[in-house]
Amino acid sequence: MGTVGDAEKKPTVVFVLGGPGSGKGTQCANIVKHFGYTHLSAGDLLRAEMKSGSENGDGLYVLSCNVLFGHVVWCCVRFWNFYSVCPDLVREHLVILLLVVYRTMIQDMIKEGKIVPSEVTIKLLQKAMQDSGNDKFLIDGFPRNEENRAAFEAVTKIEPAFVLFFDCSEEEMEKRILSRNQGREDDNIETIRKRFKVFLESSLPVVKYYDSKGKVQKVDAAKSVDEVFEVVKVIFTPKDEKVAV
Ligand SMILES: Nc1ncnc2c1ncn2[C@@H]1O[C@H](COP(=O)(O)OP(=O)(O)O)[C@@H](O)[C@H]1O
Ligand SMILES: Nc1ccn([C@@H]2O[C@H](COP(=O)(O)OP(=O)(O)O)[C@@H](O)[C@H]2O)c(=O)n1
Ligand SMILES: [Mg+2]
Repeated sequence: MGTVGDAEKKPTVVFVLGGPGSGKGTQCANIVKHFGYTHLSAGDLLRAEMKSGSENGDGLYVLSCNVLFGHVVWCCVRFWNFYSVCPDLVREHLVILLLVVYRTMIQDMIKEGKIVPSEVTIKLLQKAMQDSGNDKFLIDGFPRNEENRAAFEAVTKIEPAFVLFFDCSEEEMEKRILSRNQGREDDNIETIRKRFKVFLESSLPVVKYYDSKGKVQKVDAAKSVDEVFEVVKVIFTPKDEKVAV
């Protein structure tokens, strides 16, 4: 594939949206098996980043534009006195401190059901797209707000082919999340309520935006996994391969 954000050959991107627990990840796994897409879950990428930290330190610059900046400056000033004595040690400690702060920021935001700044998520998505070697992507759980949407478009210049939207009641989503059993820190009733609120207030407007452009494929996600996939399959099957009924 061309470099992400390249003008030459744009990859095919399908945004997979829906409330927490609507079945995005489950259906993406099925789509991958049948249609050769690479599945990129924004939430999974953030959780991996939170656990491992940034290998190349790319995420560090993000700190300068968020509320943690003050904390970093404070730490720099404290270290300054030692710098003249032992500059390498101080520099190493600062890098470790910044990585810890960066990881903690992601962890705290996920625990609170908040949306992580776009710079972080988009960098992770771009890297995963480049590393995949594929040119067809299911981007699951992104964009989750207007900031995500506008920043992705501005940075990558990629417009989604369409948006797959899983429509499901809160009651059903809550039931599913509470029995998901993946040990996620945000799968508890308190955070679930916050995530539902964020979904209604910030994510649904993104779905509406794409709907106004005629790009949304809405699926009733309250049915069984197999029934939902039957509908999804039709959406992904190229028009010329669909059998006329
Ligand atoms: N159609 C469905 N009916 C019942 N349970 C489902 C269905 N789709 C997914 N699940 C289950 O619900 C939970 C949430 O699904 P998941 O794919 O992780 O949703 P999301 O990624 O949208 O949060 C998982 O435990 C999954 O096995
Ligand atoms: N675009 C995104 C996607 C997820 N996230 C964070 O990651 C959390 C989990 O996202 P997820 O997509 O794995 O959750 P589900 O909808 O799959 O349950 C969200 O509640 C946000 O805190 C984010 O900040 N920005
Ligand atoms: Mg998911």
